[in-house]
Amino acid sequence: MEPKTVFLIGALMMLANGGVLGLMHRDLPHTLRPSAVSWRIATLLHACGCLMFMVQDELPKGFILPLANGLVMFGFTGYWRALRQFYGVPDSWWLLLPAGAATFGVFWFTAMEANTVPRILIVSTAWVVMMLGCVRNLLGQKRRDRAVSRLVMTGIFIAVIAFVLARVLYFATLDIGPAYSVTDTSNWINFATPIVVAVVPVIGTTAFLLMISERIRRQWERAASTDYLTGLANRRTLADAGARRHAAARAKGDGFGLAVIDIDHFKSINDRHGHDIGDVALKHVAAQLQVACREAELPARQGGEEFVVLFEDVDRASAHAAGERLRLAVAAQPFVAGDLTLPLTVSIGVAVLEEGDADFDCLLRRADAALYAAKRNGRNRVESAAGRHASLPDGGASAAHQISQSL
Ligand SMILES: Nc1nc2c(ncn2[C@@H]2O[C@H](COP(=O)(O)OP(=O)(O)OP(=O)(O)O)[C@@H](O)[C@H]2O)c(=O)[nH]1
Repeated sequence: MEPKTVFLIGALMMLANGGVLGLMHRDLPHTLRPSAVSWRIATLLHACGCLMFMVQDELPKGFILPLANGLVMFGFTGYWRALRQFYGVPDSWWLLLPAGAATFGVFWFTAMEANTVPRILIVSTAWVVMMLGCVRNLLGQKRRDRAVSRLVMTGIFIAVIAFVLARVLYFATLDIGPAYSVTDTSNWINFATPIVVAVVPVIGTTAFLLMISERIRRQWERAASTDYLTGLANRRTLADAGARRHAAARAKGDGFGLAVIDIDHFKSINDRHGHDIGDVALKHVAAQLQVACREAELPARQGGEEFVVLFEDVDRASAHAAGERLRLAVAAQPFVAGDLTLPLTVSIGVAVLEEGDADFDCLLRRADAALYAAKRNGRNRVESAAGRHASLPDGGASAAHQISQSL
C-alpha cells in the first residue's frame, strides 16, 4: 500500500477513534474526563499531522514539514499528558519542550538549512524522549494498576521506541539528500514509517479505552466491596470472605476465628457532639483497627458502630490475644476533632471455629454473644465465646466464668 494511503486510512481511523472517545465522554467518571479530553485532542492533532504528511509533496517543504511533524509531535505530547492525568500526575509546562524544540529543529533544517539527517535525528530524539516519559509513567504504576491494558500500552511504546531507534540507525548508513520524503516509495522503511505513525496510535487509543474501562470496572468493584464511610471491607465482602475462610478452615482443619468489635457509649457521642462528629469518630476507630491488623487479618465494618476482624490460623488463646491487641490500639489513640479530645474504647467478642459451627454465621453469632457479655461486664474488654480465656482487666476471670456459663 502507498504511504499516502496509509496516512489517509490512519488519519480516518484516528478521527473515528477520537469520535468514539467523544461519544463516551458524558458516561466517564469525572476523574477520568481530563485524561480522555487530552487523549482526544492528541488524536485530533495526530490525525491532522498524518493528513499533512499525505499532502507534503504538494506544498513547500519549509512550511509543510514543520507543520506535519509539529502536529504529530504535539499529538504525542497530548498522549503523554493524558497518561499522566490518568494516574493523577500533576501537569507541567516542560512536557511541551521536546515537541517544541523538535518542531523548531525541523523548521530550521528544512526552511533555513536543508539537511535531512539532523532533521530525522531531532524528530527521533523528541519521539524517544516523549515515549520514554510515557513508559516511565506507566511502569511507575505497577503497584497501583495491575491491569493488562497498562502492560499492553507499555509494550506499544517500547515497540515504537525500538522502531524509531532502528530507523535512525538505518538512515545513518544511507546517504540521503534534502529532498528525502516519507512518501517516497523507493525505500522500504517508508512503508514501515507511515504504518507506525498512522496505525500505532489507533492501537494505542484502543489500549487507552481498555485502560479506562478497566479503571471503571475496578472502581465499581471497590465501591461494591468497601464501606463508603470508613473504607474498610463492607458487610457483603465480610460475608463472602467469612464463608470462604470458614469453608477452607473446615476442609483443612486450620484454625479460624473472628472478633466482633463495638464502640462503647457511641450513642452519647452522637447525642452530645452531633452525627457528623460521630462519623469522624467511626473513621478514627476504623483507622486504628486497620493499622493494628496483621497482614492475614481482614477488618470490616459490619454496620453502625460495629466492626468485625477475621483471623487466620488462630486458636482460642491467640485469637483472644489478637482481640486484646485491637482493643489496646483503639484505647491508645484518643479521638481528636478540632478542640475536642475524646477517649474511645471498644468492647470485643472473640470466637474461634468449633465442631458445631456449621457456617460462618454460627461463628459470628457466638462472637456476638461474647461481645454482649463484654458489654455487660463493664465494656473496654475482650471476651472469648468459650469463656476459658476471658478477659483480664478488673475481674476478667470471673467475667470469663460468667460468659462460659452464659454461652
Ligand atoms: N454517626 C453515626 N452514628 C451511627 C452510625 N450508625 C449507627 N450509629 C449510631 O450508633 C449508636 C449505637 O448506639 P447503641 O448501640 O444503642 O449503644 P452505645 O451508645 O454504643 O452503647 P454501648 O454499645 O452499649 O456501649 C446509635 O446512636 C446510632 O444512631 C453511623 O453511620 N454514623
